[in-house]
Amino acid sequence: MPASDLSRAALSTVRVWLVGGGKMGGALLTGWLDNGVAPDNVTIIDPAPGRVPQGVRLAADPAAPLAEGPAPDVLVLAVKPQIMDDVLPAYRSLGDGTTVALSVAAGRLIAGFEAALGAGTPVVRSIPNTPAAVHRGMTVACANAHVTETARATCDALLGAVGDIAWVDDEALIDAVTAVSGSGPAYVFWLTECMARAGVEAGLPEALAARIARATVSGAGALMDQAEEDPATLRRNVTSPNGTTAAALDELMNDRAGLGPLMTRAVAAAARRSRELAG
Ligand SMILES: NC(=O)C1=CN([C@@H]2O[C@H](COP(=O)(O)OP(=O)(O)OC[C@H]3O[C@@H](n4cnc5c(N)ncnc54)[C@H](OP(=O)(O)O)[C@@H]3O)[C@@H](O)[C@H]2O)C=CC1
Ligand SMILES: O=C(O)[C@@H]1CCC=N1
Repeated sequence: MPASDLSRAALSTVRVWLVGGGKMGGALLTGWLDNGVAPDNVTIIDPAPGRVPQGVRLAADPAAPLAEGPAPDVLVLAVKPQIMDDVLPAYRSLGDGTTVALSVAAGRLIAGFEAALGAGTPVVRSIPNTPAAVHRGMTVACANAHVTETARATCDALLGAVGDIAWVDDEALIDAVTAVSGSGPAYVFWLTECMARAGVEAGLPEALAARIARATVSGAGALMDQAEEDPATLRRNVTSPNGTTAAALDELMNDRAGLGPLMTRAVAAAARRSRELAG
């Protein structure tokens, strides 16, 4: 059976509670439903969620689902890190059992979920990104020792339903992951904005500059996705000796003031903020 069929089979019976149906939770939900999760096996718990797909149960708080049951296989925690400590105690009765707590929150440590839900709770800490909304997400996940192989496969199928997934054993890596792939889409959108603005400064009409910057970034992304060559080779393929690209790259690849050291500082700042959000 192909892996995608395996995932669909695994997902068709899984019961999921999604705590926080905002941008990230909503993107994940769309992917799940597209990949075989049954709407009537999903509960969104959110006082004011985004779109609620047909057939999905909605609750403003956990009281009704906890009273009505059944308990979920996976409790997805997709609220802001800053309110996690206020949100978790309500779910304590799901801890120390078979329900897996699957966090997508930046910064929040596995130990914090264990402290709030119970030391024996299976916990997966993950960081997806918003391209999940178009099934092109990149997620990295880390599991505690209570996550069984079956539970891990279920989480793998859920997170893999919206794109690529990698697992790490060392939770400390998740801060840097957050800084690269979790926040990374914003850097690329800002790059696009900067290219458009630079085009205007070089004399282009605003609409044309915005259009060609956006098409160039998305086209380069698609090429990088489909080509066998690595990014450095793709870059060299654009760069004629002593041509226009080389002139620009002299600025962008400057060891002290180029994009390299700037990106290093940006990623370090994001990783630092992730560690601060641990609470
Ligand atoms: N956005 C991104 O690119 C990424 C986000 N993440 C993580 O995903 C999590 C969610 O982020 P994001 O989706 O961007 O944020 P959003 O604000 O879009 O979503 C959070 C949702 O939770 C709701 N909410 C607030 N309080 C509660 C509560 N007590 N119970 C249930 N739901 C509640 C919010 O409602 P209201 O708006 O009314 O407050 C909102 O709908 C964060 O922890 C973030 O670190 C991880 C990777 C990438
Ligand atoms: O900005 C944030 O904190 C979240 C986590 C990664 C992307 N967005």
